[in-house]
Amino acid sequence: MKHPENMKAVASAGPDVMGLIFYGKSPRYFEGMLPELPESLKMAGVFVNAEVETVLEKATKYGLSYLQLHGDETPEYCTALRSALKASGNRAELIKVFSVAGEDDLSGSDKYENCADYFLFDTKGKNRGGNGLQFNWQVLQAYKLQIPFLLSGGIGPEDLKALEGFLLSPEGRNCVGIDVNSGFELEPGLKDDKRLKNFISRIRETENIKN
Ligand SMILES: O=C(O)c1ccccc1NCC(=O)[C@H](O)[C@H](O)COP(=O)(O)O
Repeated sequence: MKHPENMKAVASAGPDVMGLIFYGKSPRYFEGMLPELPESLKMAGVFVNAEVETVLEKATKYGLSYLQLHGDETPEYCTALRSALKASGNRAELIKVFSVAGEDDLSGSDKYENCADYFLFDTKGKNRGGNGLQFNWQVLQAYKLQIPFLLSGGIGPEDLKALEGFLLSPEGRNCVGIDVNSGFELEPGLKDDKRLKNFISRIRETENIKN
């Protein structure tokens, strides 16, 4: 999210988490002030190979609950970030992203088991994120770890039925969130709140069946 008025409109659509991108090369790069948002709404910050100090500074400034690491951050980096967060009394959780084209791209995830709270599986593409492309979700049959994950990459309103199937399938067992982006945009950084509202309520129905 980028524009304060759009953030307020999207907040009314009822997402659990809203994302801010702190990567200078993204057309969705966020800087400035947040508008007043519901207290229940959590904020995620998206970073690409940022310095630990930068991540800490943004986490504090924007009250981030989740730090989404969308670059080549190593397990050592994640451990160092966690230590720095702990030392400063910050309870933000880490989401480590994996760019997926095939099964092989999941193979390094076990190295992050002790230093990430969640994984996010996005589609490998020419940009770090926001490529608007889907990977074959069946690949996640090969994911055997216990770390809960978010599904991402080119998800749009037309994917509801496929998502319902995925969430109820064995490979969707550990999926705790759907991350959407360009599939719901009118332009980069400007989301269509009406489409999001319908999407979110349908996904919540599936979640109720699942639980
Ligand atoms: O969206 C961006 O511009 C972006 C740039 C660099 C790193 C991450 C970025 N987005 C983070 C996300 O979590 C997106 O939601 C994810 O990549 C999926 O995007 P899309 O394929 O457009 O649905």
